[in-house]
Amino acid sequence: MLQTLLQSKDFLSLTLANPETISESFSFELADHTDVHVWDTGVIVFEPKQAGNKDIVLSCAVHGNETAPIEICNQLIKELLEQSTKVKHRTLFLIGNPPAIHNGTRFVEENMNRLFSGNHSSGEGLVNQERVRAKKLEDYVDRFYTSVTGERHRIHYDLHTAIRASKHEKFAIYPFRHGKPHKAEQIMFLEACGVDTILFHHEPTTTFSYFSSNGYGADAFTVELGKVRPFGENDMTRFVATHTMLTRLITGADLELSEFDNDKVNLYQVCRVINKNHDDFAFNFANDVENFRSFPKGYVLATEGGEKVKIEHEEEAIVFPNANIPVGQRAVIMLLPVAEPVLE
Ligand SMILES: O=C(O)CCC(=O)N[C@@H](CCC(=O)O)C(=O)O
Ligand SMILES: [Zn+2]
Repeated sequence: MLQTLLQSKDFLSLTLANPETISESFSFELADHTDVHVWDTGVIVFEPKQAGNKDIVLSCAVHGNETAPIEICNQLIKELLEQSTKVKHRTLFLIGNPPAIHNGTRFVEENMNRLFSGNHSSGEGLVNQERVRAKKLEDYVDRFYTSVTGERHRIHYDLHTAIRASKHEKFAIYPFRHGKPHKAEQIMFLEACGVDTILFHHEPTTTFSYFSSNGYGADAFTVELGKVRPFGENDMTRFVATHTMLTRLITGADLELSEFDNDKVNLYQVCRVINKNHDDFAFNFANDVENFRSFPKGYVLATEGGEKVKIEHEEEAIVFPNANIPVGQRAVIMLLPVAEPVLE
């Protein structure tokens, strides 16, 4: 029954028709070359019978209103189901938060990207659907990565769009590596996707990409593909390079990557994360200020609890400023440019 819904090759429709879960998982074959498994709502695995060495996770809709990544993933899935493309590498697609997609909101009860690495079960435990789903997504990633043995190259691109416009339209967050080197090849793959700006995180986080990076040694990134827009308002021509490179990746085509070139990318190091500690936290700049705007030393960036939060370095750039969050959560990430990166 569920499988017949996939005859239209529209996995997003199947997912949105069953936002909480599906009655049972199911599997089928694409000709004689690929096994397909639907493990849950929004969870589909393509497994080539002659698989290459990569295990690739592509996730979207960890934030429900970030529609462009959902459209990109659904298109990639459709092309695979129609057999106009064929995976060479095992590939898991995850549509993170279907109820929030229905709602047209970032989340229903709690920001899912603050719940990974077990944070879903901290405090009051699995009390809402985002917590339950975050735990299930962790379990699916674990099952996907650990069900094959041997020398595997694990990859996870968690696709998002940002609330604000950005000086660098497409950028990626490289989760904290605990001293392991950052990889030039990954940066150049992202550059070929049109993602020309990388932020090196300086500490562990509760994001999905950090979960795969830290727990499974995956080359994992949070990838921001532009500004958030509702369905029907995305200019899909802006994602052609991303779609092309992800297709090449999963189908095992030549990636045709250039050598690392510092002039082609903008690299930033996270120097600190400013959390909201009081209800009256307020930024001292307009709502339409873009991500990556920099401010000079001494500038009063924000105020809260009668205190001023000032810029500490000669120049610091901002990303993801958001005062409309619960006390205790991240209000903004502060960045310093990296002139000479140390890469592997
Ligand atoms: O635009 C914003 O303010 C937020 C965009 C967003 O959802 N960003 C991710 C970044 C995750 C990471 O740091 O790897 C998030 O806040 O969850
Ligand atoms: Zn997001």
